Amino acid sequence: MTLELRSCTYAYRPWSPPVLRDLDYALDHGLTILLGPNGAGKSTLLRLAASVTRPRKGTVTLDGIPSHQRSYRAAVAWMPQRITAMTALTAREQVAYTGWLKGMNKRDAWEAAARALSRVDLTGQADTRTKRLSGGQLRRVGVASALVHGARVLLLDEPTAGMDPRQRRVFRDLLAPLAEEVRVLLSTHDVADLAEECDHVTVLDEGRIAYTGTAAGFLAHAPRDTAPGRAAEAAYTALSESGARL
Ligand SMILES: Nc1ncnc2c1ncn2[C@@H]1O[C@H](COP(=O)(O)OP(=O)(O)OP(=O)(O)O)[C@@H](O)[C@H]1O
Repeated sequence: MTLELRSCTYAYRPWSPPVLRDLDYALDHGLTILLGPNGAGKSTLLRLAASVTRPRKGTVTLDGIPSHQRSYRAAVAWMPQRITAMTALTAREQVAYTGWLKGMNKRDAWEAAARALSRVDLTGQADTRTKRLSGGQLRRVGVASALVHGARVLLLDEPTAGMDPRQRRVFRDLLAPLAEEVRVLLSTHDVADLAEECDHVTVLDEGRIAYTGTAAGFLAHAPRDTAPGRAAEAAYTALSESGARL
């Protein structure tokens, strides 16, 4: 399976400079983390891959299927930065409702919601109203909603932002088994948290790819004298400072 952006250029306004320029990108298997400074274009790349918006130039495809087609949208799930708790709905109802909106019948959506909540370790909160969940639990409801209709690619926009270290740990522990089943592309500023646990790393800088490859290849950019446990941050800093381009 290949999710690919080819020669993609995107600007928010016809007259404004492009946020992404001539971007070529293919999402690898497993868990890929997407790094880059504020404004680098991470959310924009995810929105193009999620088919929330379309490139001004270039193409976005999954196994050759263009991103505007229904079968593309069915296979690719996106979780935006903000998840809204639907007032009065329980976690299972909120996830099932998303499945229903995506075209499932009510009974299938209800069953799929239970499975999706179990994948994010929220079975115990299935009957809790989402407005009563913690921020971290609500993000997991967001992931369950993204997965409820059987997507093969999961795009997560800063899912760990604002979580405390314990919640981030819980969230990270969910990702490895998920990434064995679906391809996951996750944007984050928590470089140290994830870079040593993911399969691949992509670094965006001013709308261009500064690095994309294995996590080991990324960590190799850290200077030799880097203290243990600091390799990810050091590699990121080294790449940012050198302005390295592939
Ligand atoms: N809706 C919008 N209208 C106009 N410009 C936008 C819009 N959304 C983003 N931008 C601009 O596009 C550029 C890239 O933004 P984007 O949100 O993709 O970056 P990012 O890497 O996700 O940043 P952050 O880490 O801060 O979330 C920024 O200069 C931003 O100001």
